[in-house]
Amino acid sequence: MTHPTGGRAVLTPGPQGLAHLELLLAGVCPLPGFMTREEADRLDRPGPPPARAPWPVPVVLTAPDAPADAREVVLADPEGAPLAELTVTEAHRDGTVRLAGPVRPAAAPVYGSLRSLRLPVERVRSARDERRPLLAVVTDRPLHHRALAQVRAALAGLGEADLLVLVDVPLDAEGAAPAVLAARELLPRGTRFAAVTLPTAAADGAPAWPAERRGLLAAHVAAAYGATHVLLELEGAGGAGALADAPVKALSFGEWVYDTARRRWCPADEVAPGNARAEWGADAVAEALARGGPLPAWLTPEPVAAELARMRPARTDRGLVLFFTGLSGSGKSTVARGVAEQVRRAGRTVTLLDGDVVRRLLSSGLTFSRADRDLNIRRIGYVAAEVARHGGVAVCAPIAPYAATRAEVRRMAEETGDFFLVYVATPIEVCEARDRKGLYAKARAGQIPEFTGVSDPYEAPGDADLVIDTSAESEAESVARVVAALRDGGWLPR
Ligand SMILES: Nc1ncnc2c1ncn2[C@@H]1O[C@H](COP(=O)(O)OS(=O)(=O)O)[C@@H](OP(=O)(O)O)[C@H]1O
Ligand SMILES: Nc1ncnc2c1ncn2[C@@H]1O[C@H](COP(=O)(O)OP(=O)(O)O)[C@@H](O)[C@H]1O
Repeated sequence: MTHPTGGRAVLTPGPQGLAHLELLLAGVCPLPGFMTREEADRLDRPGPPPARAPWPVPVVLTAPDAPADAREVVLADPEGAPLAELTVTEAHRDGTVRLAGPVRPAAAPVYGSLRSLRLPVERVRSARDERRPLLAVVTDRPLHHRALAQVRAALAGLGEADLLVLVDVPLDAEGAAPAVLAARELLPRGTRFAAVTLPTAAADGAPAWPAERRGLLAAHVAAAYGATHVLLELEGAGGAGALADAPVKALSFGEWVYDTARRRWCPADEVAPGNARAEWGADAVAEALARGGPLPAWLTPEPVAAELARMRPARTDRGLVLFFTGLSGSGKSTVARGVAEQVRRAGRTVTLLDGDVVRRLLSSGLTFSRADRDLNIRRIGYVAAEVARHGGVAVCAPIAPYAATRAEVRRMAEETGDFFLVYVATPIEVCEARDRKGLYAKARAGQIPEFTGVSDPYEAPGDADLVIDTSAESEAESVARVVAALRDGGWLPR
């Protein structure tokens, strides 16, 4: 939290805080603002929330460095633009600081993916025909034939009903939204689409809610938009039992399969076992897209399949962050250079972000303190993810000694492409014996402080996609193993 001189304290909430705030400002959550500790604790117990609670989940704002005496706080988006003003009625300290109190909108929000689809509830409610039931489908995934068939069955069961598709997407990414919107032409005319970000936890840093609680939250969000019925396409959140107390009627269809004889999707118990084909899970869909194979027509409608193929191109066309980690002298640069050359020859565009070069340009001036190493790796990760966004291969070869920072880079990379981690596990004795730059000798002599492996930590990865040891194989063998792994994974053509 910052205190601009003469102004009020400014706080940029984390992703969960921002998601709660979105729901408050859009009029979806009926509360005046963030809950006091007592209010939140009442809802923060396992099992269903108390009956008739106006909101099914705790809505909590944490501010790690909030001054205890802040009274008026400006809540800003990650770009620093004001979103709301919070009047603090309670500041509770339990490790971190929780701020409670009412919020008032400050300015129309600009931050947030799909902003034009983030509709205030009034806009949706006022446009709706009160005489007709309104079915809301809340989804965080593409709608394949199975889901679309169930939506049509639900609408048929309701008679003359309207349809609202609420797409759950993160604030900082489009999630599955483009693929969901691609089903527009397969749904009744007049179907409305809106984007929402369902928080997944009470506050930033708090444990994620179980699926049932998320389902109940989705039902409350649907009710706020005026829905009379809800159908959930959220992992594990469909059970109607858990939604018995929801403010809208939850529809649930059980298992449906594709009937190869009648060529349509129906309840599993109406289909002869020999004719039943199960829907593919998300992993099978992802793998088929990665291999560039079209999704079969019985599974996915053509416009949805086409959008998915655009969003997740075959791995041969998809951006990749190839990230080497290991001690100084382990062979990262040598192997990375060899691999980059072969990847280029295979026809892909390559950017090599070598440790030394990055240190001279992108990260010049940084030291080898933990904070500076982390910043260095984040900068590499940011640039690499941008390379991947445009379909290129970014080959990175820093030491990257900390697991948490590597995980951060993996997350950044996977938002725009794929991430492949190579651990160059050459033993330190070998690295030290090589001592190409004489740095180990200096480090042992105490002339270089915080030297990785000597006087500074290296956290060996437990999540490497490939481990190589350059003390046990030649440079050519190491390069060949990495290239083979990229071919096997589908990132290079065979
Ligand atoms: N204190 C200390 N610890 C480790 N390494 C040091 C240090 N001081 C300088 N060097 C040289 O800097 C190179 C490592 O830089 P990186 O950017 O890859 O490091 S990090 O990922 O930010 O930890 C590393 O290069 P490589 O040998 O290519 O790994 C070293 O030559
Ligand atoms: N199998 C091998 N793979 C890569 N490098 C090797 C191998 N065997 C010996 N080396 C030597 O080890 C050194 C590794 O240095 P470098 O690639 O700069 O490592 P890093 O980038 O991890 O500091 C180079 O001098 C290289 O010639």
